[in-house]
Amino acid sequence: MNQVVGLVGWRGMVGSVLMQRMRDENDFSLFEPVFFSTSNAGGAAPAWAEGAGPLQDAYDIDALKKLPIILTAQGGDYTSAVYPKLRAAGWPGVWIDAASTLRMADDAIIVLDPVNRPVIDAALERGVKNFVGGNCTVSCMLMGLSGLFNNDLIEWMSSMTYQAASGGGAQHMRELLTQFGALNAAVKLQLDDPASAILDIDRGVLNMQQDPNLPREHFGVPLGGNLIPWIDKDLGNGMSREEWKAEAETNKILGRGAAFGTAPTPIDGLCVRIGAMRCHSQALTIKLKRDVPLDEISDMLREGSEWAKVIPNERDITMQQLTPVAVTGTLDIPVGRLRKMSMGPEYLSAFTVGDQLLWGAAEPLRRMLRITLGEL
Ligand SMILES: NC(=O)C1=CN([C@@H]2O[C@H](COP(=O)(O)OP(=O)(O)OC[C@H]3O[C@@H](n4cnc5c(N)ncnc54)[C@H](OP(=O)(O)O)[C@@H]3O)[C@@H](O)[C@H]2O)C=CC1
Ligand SMILES: N[C@@H](CC(=O)OP(=O)(O)O)C(=O)O
Repeated sequence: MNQVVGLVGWRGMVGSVLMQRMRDENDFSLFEPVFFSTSNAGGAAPAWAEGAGPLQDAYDIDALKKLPIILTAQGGDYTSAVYPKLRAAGWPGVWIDAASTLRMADDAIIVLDPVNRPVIDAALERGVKNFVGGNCTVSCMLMGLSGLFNNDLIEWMSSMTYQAASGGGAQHMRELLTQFGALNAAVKLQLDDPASAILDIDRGVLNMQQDPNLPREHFGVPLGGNLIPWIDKDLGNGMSREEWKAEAETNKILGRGAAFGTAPTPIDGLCVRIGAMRCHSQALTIKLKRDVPLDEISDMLREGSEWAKVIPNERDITMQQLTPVAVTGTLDIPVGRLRKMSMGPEYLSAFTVGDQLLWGAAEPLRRMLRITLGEL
């Protein structure tokens, strides 16, 4: 008989992408789902989930306690509210989570199995029960660059990110599009008139961006035609929390750093929100431990994971294939703009793009569920 798995957060943005991937991969044939809700207990399970009972209350510890595996994409507040109570009630099950709340806990593993399957397997062997998806930017970067990490080639790395609106959630994506629409409407007449002056159009756009009535409730400032060089909390030391995750999570995923008795790989940079929809991009400056020819670097990247795609460092193919528009909805992680920098042959530049709702959120959880079920 199939195991029973509790699903929480299945109708949110990350949850919806996860459900679609699980359906595409026929994962529901492997377990009996029980769907939970924080807002609609007793309501109907999703129409596509044939035979599933009514929605259970996601705050009902007794109901959750009956399940051997719970997978949640509900968010950090939910994890903080429910997880400690569940463990305090003696629940011995496996907790698979998209939220960052438990990521750095000693008894949690950050999961990205194409990159850290040995870390996951060793944890399962030790009886670890908490498996958490990594930060989207970190996971997408590692899926592209794992070949270089596997070959222990990276001395340090600086990552400058270009992060999509979806990282903030569905409402942020809607707000970005509303802003684009308002900006277009503000100058539509001039745009339609080929004789109009571009500086008038530019001024019209700026006036709308600076108009306090432009919707900005979610981002706090306009993102349409703008960028925001700060993501997540202010740590008070000049660093944003998103920037802090790069080194902390990468090293934990790879099983490196003080907790593992080894030196961490230094990774630092700036995280910037841009007006893309759901792909995060990153420009990387990598200090290699030794001078390795570019063709060998390309081979290592290709061998690193079946999803890493090396894009030749040429204009046309870069414009076609190394963009959020090209990557959205796919599991591909293209890595391009590979060249040695003027600082010396050990300095490598790279640019990578990943769908932050797939490898950045849903896919590592889906695969961890399969691993837990003994099916991957
Ligand atoms: N957004 C991202 O890029 C990433 C997010 N994460 C993590 O995943 C968590 C969930 O993120 P995300 O999916 O963006 O959050 P959403 O806001 O899209 O969904 C979260 C929950 O909101 C409830 N909800 C209320 N109204 C609606 C509605 N109209 N449509 C759908 N759901 C609704 C649902 O709970 P219910 O059914 O119980 O009412 C849903 O599960 C985040 O908090 C974060 O911890 C991790 C990596 C990346
Ligand atoms: N902070 C990410 C999205 C996210 O949810 O990250 P995390 O899972 O690390 O909180 C972004 O805004 O793009």
